[in-house]
Amino acid sequence: MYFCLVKRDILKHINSSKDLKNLSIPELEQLAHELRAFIINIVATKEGHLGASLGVVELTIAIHYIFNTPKDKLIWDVGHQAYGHKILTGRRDVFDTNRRLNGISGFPNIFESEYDAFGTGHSSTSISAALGMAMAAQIQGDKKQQHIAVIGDASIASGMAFEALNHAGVTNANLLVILNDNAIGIDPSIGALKDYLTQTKLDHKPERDNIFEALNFDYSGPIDGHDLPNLIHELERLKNVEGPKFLHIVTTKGKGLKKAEEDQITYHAPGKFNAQTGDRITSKDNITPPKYQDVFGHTIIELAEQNPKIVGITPAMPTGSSLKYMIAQMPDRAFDVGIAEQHAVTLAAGMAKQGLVPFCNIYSTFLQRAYDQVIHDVAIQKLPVIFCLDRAGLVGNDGATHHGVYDIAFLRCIPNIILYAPMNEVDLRNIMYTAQKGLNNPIAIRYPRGLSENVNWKQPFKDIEIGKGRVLKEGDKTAILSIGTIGNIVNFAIDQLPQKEKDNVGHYNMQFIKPLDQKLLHVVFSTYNTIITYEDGSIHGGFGSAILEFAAQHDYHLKIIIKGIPDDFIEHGKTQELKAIVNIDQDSIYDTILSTL
Ligand SMILES: Cc1ncc(C[n+]2csc(CCOP(=O)(O)OP(=O)(O)O)c2C)c(N)n1
Ligand SMILES: CC(=O)[C@@H](O)[C@H](O)COP(=O)(O)O
Ligand SMILES: [Mg+2]
Repeated sequence: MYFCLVKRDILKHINSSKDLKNLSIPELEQLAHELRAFIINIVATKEGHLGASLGVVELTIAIHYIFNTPKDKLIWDVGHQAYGHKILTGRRDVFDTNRRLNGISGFPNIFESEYDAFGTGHSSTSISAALGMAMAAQIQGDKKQQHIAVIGDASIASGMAFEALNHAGVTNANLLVILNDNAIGIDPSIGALKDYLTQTKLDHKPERDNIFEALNFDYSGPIDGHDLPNLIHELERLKNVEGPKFLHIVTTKGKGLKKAEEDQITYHAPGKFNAQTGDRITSKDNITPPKYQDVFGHTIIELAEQNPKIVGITPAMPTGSSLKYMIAQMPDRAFDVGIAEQHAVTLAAGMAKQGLVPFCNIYSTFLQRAYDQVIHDVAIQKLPVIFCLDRAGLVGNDGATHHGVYDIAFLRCIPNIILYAPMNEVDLRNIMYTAQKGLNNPIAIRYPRGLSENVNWKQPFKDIEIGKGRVLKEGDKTAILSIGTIGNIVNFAIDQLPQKEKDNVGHYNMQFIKPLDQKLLHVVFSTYNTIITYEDGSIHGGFGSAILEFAAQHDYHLKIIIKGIPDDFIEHGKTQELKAIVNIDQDSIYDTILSTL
C-alpha cells in the first residue's frame, strides 16, 4: 500500500518547471510523495504504463529543478516513464485524458508541449536525438544549452544506443546520459551488459574497466535514484562538467506501490487497479476466446514438441508475444534477445541457413527497425524464417508510434517473401503448422492485438495452400476482398444488409497479400461491377494497392474502392474508436457496401 504523508498540497501549485525552483529539499520530497500518489490514482482508473513512471519520480523532479527546461533539452527514452514529467510541466489537469481519444499522448510529443523536446515511443533513440541537439547547439553557437537523455537499462543495450554512445564519446558535445537502471525492461533485462551493470552495482567499483569511461564519458554512479538530495547534488555538479557525461542511477520499477514493486512485469501496464491496495481489477467474463498472442505462444510449443528444428526468438517481448511459455518450457530453444530487432532478424536468418526453423516474433511496429535485415539477410538469400508479426493493425491507446499499419506496404514489395494474414485463430495455427513443415521462402504472418474470434481454438492442424484465397460468399454486384481479421467485421456488416442487397454482395478472404490468388481475382473481376478492398493497414502501398496493380496489369476497368488506414498518423484512443474514425468499423463498412448497391 502507498502511504502518502501529505503535509501541504504542493503539486497543485506546480504548473511549469519554474515553480519548482523555489522549493526547499523537504518540499521537493513532499512533492515526490504527491506526484507518486497522483500518478497512482489516475492510472488506477484510466490505465496506462505505471511502473516506469513511479520509478523516476525523484529523477523527474531533480532534473526539472536543476536544469532550465524547456530551454535545456530533456529526452525520455521510450517515453513510457514520462508521466511525472507531463504532470509537472503543465499537463496535471488534463492528465486524466492520458492515452484517450483527443486526450494527451502516453508518450512525449513535440506537438503537445515545448517541454517534450523530442517524440519517443520506440526505444533507444534518446542518446542520438540528444546528441544531435547538442551538436546543433554547438554549430549554432549556444554554449549554455544542456541536453539530457534518460534511458533505461533494457533500452541502452540496444544497437542504436550503442551507436550513439560510440559517436558521442568522440565529440565534446554538451550531453548528459542518465542511465535509469532498474534491472528490468518489460520483462527482466538480459545480456552481458546487464551482468556488467549488476556487477557495477554490487562492487560499486568494478575491477573491470568502466565501459562508459572507456567510451570517453565522464562517468559517475551508481547512485540511489530515489535519494532526492543526492540526485540534486550530483546533477548540479554535472551541469558544470563539459563534454559527454554519464550518470548511472539505480531505481526500483513501480516504487511506492507495493504490488507494483513485487510484480514488476504485470505492473508495467497493469490495466485498472485499486489505488489503495494495488489489486488489479480484472473482468469476471465467463469464457472468452484466447488472445492471438496466446494462440501463437501455445501453438509454437505444440509444434516444437513434434519438430526439434523449431526455435523461437523475441526481441524483449516474451510476455507481450507469449513466447514466455516456450522460454519457460524449452529454454534451450526459445530466446529473448533484448531490445534488438535487427539482431533478432539476422539471428533467425543465421539459424535458418543452418537448417533450423526459426519463428521470429516481432510486433509489427518494431519490425520497422529491422527492415534492412529482412531484405538483406533473409529475403535475398530466400531463407525460410517464419516472422510472426503481432500487434498488426491499429493497437489503440499507444497511438501513432505503435500502430502496426505499415508492414503490408513495406513487406509486400520485397521479392521472395510470403505475406499472410489469418482471419481467426484457427488460421493462425494452421499457417504456423504449414510454415514449419518447410517452405522455401520466408513468410510473414500478421495478426492483431487482443482477443481472437472463437473459444474453440484448438482444432486439429490442417495445411493451408500457399497463395490461395477463400470464397466466403458469392454475389453478383459488389465484391469485397478482405485480408485478415477485418474480414470478420465485413461478415457482420454483410449480415446486417437487407436480404435483397445481401444477395448482391460477394465476400472473399484473400488470405495472402503475397502471392495473390490471381485465379480467384480473375473470377472476381469478371463477375462484379464494383470491388471494395478492406485491410487494417496503410492504404498507400497496401493490399488494396496490390489489387489496383492487378487490375492495371490485366486491363480491368471496374470501380475499385480501397479502404484502410489513410495517409495520416492515427492518434491514440480505443481501437474501436479509431476504426470508426478511419471508416473500417462495422457501421462504416455497412454504409460503404450499401452505397455501391
Ligand atoms: C524498438 C522497441 N522495441 C520494443 C519496445 C517495447 N518496450 C517498451 S518499454 C520496453 C522496456 C524498456 O525497458 P527500460 O529501458 O529498462 O525502461 P524501464 O521500463 O525499465 O523504465 C520495451 C521492450 C519499444 N518501445 N521499442
Ligand atoms: C511502451 C511500449 O512500447 C510497450 O509497453 C507497449 O505499450 C506494449 O504494448 P502491448 O500492451 O500491446 O504489449
Ligand atoms: Mg529498466
